[in-house]
Amino acid sequence: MAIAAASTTTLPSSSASRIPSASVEPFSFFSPSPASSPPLSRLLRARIPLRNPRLAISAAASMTARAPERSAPPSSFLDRRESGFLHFVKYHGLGNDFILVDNRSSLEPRVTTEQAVKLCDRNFGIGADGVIFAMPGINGTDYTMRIFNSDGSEPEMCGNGVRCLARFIAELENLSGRQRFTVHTGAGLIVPEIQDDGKVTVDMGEPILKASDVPTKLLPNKDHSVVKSELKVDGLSWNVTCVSMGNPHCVTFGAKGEQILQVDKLNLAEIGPKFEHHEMFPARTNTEFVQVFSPSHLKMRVWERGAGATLACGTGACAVVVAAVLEGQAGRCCTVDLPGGPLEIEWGEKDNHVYMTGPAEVVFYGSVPI
Ligand SMILES: N[C@@H](CCC[C@H](N)C(=O)O)C(=O)O
Repeated sequence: MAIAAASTTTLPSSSASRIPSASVEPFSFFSPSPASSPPLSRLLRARIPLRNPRLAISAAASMTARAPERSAPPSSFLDRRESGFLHFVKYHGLGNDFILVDNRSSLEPRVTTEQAVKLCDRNFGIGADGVIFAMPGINGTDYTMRIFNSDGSEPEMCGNGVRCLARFIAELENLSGRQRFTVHTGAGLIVPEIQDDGKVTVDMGEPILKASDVPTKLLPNKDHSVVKSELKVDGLSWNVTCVSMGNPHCVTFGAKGEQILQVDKLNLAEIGPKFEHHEMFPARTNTEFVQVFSPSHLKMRVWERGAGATLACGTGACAVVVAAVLEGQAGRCCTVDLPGGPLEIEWGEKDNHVYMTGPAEVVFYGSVPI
């Protein structure tokens, strides 16, 4: 699959001089600063002509690019409807990155699972941990979210993804300020709320602890759930707690008889797949390796089902706090450090819901022939 168009993002004004007006390479990525992201309509006003007419990079409002008089820019990038192209926005939540697709006109994903695998490829595609579709709501909800992992499998939920979805919807609908949406997902009703500072707090619903529902074949040892049970992987006996946030998670604070887990020292690429494909997890599993700094401060690394090592996992951070409470390792309110940055997680005592707060940012806007 050839990538046809590149990015539209916010450039700090100091960066503008580094970009020649007529020879911009595709995939020149610039991270917009959260505070300065202008609305999409403004992003499209300055366009830079490229040698390859199929490539189009749109510069940000803060950049003084010379716009060719003859090519009138579309009013909004996301209003573009050329057939044969998929217009997308790439977002990330703490480095867990996604291709967001406006699928509001249909409940049928505009991209097949095979195409999603190609789009997510970091060498031959756009590069992402998954493709997310913003779809019409069902069961009385405002929207439906579906997601394909980078391996083409379809998970029930994605925590970082739903924060990105909320920001994407706000852009699509031209909404600003505090916004709350009800979102139907494979994990049921999820409610993200955009805060005044742009971060998104998500009501992730109740964790599922019943072993057969996680699902895990490990024998329940506490109220039908699996808490600090032994799992043999790679010659070690790992203590694991199994939690579903709609999608399955296996959380470990270390192996029996071993020293306290130093998560930075783990060879994730080697050990991660052995958990993911372990026979005790019939639907495969996401796995979180956790280090406890204090009862309110944890550090984790994750091996995701269908995506491998990622820089962050929202559902994983929620599962970690639930597991930490069940194991007596931490309290209900924690900062969870992930390789891409921190998430604030609270497991509500009264309503049993898990709340996650974190950022979601635009990386770039683009189009691919599809
Ligand atoms: N990164 C996501 C989780 C995405 C789904 C996961 N790979 C699965 O297959 O369950 C998150 O932020 O929650």
